[in-house]
Amino acid sequence: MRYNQRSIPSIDKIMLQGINLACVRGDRELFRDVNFSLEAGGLMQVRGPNGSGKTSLLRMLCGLSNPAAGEIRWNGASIRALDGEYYGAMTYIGHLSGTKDDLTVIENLRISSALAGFDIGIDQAKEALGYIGLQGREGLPVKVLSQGQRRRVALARLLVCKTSLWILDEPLVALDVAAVKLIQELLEQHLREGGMVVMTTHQEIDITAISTTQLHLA
Ligand SMILES: Nc1ncnc2c1ncn2[C@@H]1O[C@H](COP(=O)(O)OP(=O)(O)OP(=O)(O)O)[C@@H](O)[C@H]1O
Repeated sequence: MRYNQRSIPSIDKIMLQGINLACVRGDRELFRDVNFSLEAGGLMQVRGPNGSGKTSLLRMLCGLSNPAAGEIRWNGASIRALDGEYYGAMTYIGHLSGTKDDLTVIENLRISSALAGFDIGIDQAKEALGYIGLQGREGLPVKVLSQGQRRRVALARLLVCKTSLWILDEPLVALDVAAVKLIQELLEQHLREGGMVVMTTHQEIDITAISTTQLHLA
């Protein structure tokens, strides 16, 4: 099944680069000299054991924390210098889904999308929620949903936010087989259209992309 609402901007030349990145947490150096580049249509899977720094790296890529050394560049410029231009092109979904328990499913999607700069109407929100398997649940507070359904609410944002770079921390956790397949198809569609994906996962998943990079943290 193909989702048609989105059309991402032309992003022929966009590239994300990590240059000599290092990460220190507390008194421990988690990694150093991490280098990568990701072009349009590229997928980077960040792998490594628990505690190796995958979430820390993703948070750096989102600008939520600074590398202890090195630089993150978007189209050749430091993300620190770009500010809005970079953040407007990126969607981050952390491993804690970031949903608000007391808000309904549809309120969560509309508010999180609006905060990301994409105002969506009720019909568009309902269509996205239906696509992701939450039809009939739109008016429920998120606190009554199962873990997998909460995850789906967070992931629905990918359907309505027209950004080129998706940064996803364990997007498949708690999802059932059907939902994993749906997300796999969504990621492949995004990559086919020239989008980029950086993701962590402990699960084996085969995603077709123009280029795939495996970044292993020890
Ligand atoms: N603010 C902090 N202060 C001290 N240590 C921290 C801080 N944030 C993270 N850490 C530590 O850094 C290490 C890496 O954490 P991180 O969440 O990046 O790992 P991960 O590879 O994503 O792990 P997992 O596979 O379990 O999700 C962990 O040992 C964690 O406890």
